[in-house]
Amino acid sequence: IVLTACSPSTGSDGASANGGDDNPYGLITPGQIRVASVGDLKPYSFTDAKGEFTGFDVELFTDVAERMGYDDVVFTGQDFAAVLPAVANGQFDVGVAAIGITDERMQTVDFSDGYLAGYLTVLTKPDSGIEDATGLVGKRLGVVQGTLQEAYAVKNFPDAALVRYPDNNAGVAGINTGNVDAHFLDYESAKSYAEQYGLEGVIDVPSFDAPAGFAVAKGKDKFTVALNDALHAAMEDGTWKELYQKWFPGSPMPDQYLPSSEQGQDS
Ligand SMILES: NC(=O)CC[C@H](NC[C@@]1(O)OC[C@@H](O)[C@@H](O)[C@@H]1O)C(=O)O
Repeated sequence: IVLTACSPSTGSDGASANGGDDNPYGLITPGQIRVASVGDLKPYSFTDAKGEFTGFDVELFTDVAERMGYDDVVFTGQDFAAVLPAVANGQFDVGVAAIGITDERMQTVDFSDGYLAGYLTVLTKPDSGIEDATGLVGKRLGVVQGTLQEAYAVKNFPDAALVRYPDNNAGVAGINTGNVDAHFLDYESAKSYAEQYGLEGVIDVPSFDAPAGFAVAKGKDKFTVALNDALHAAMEDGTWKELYQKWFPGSPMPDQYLPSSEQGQDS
């Protein structure tokens, strides 16, 4: 289907949304970038008290979009498992939600270059007795459907009873209400929920082989290339570093995303 949108800049004749000159990236609505995200992954991507989307991934993407000439960026929250299908079927132009790049996911969508590499963390109550993988035997472990945590737990925590939740709010509520003994999510979110609810992260699994990337529907190569150019510009001029230090203060900082002049030093 060729979507024909009439955008103000081209008057009534509009332009085909699959790459006409006023819509070079084939956006759903010329001049606007529609982003599929999640609302409960603080501090990567979440809605604040005013219901506005914010966080590291949100501010980095917004900066990247601005560098491409787009300041009309609309974020919509949904369950994580819905993000990649919605991007693949053209409901959104891009997915931004700490989405780890994997070969399996690349069957469904394309990705920008990676922009964040970190850990998956098991969050639990301080007195749960869970200290490592053996502590999960016979325990109920929450995971968000469709995440790397789900895939990792199926493979590596075979003796844990997995409880699949639509989102992290449900998983963390599960710990607090006793429905699960622990919940498995991204490191910085675990830290945020731990502070909020007096919980603690007890197992950190490195996920450096699946850095987060922006997810784009297959075949949108011009868009993906433009995203990468803007992303690398944001890394090279120190914007990435500034946002990392703002949203992940105190966390070890991978150096592959720093300005090239600062690479290779201990950071
Ligand atoms: N929105 C979510 O809940 C994402 C959960 C999970 N994130 C993993 C990840 O992309 O998080 C950011 C970085 O730490 C990456 O190294 C990691 O693979 C995933 O991609 O499945």
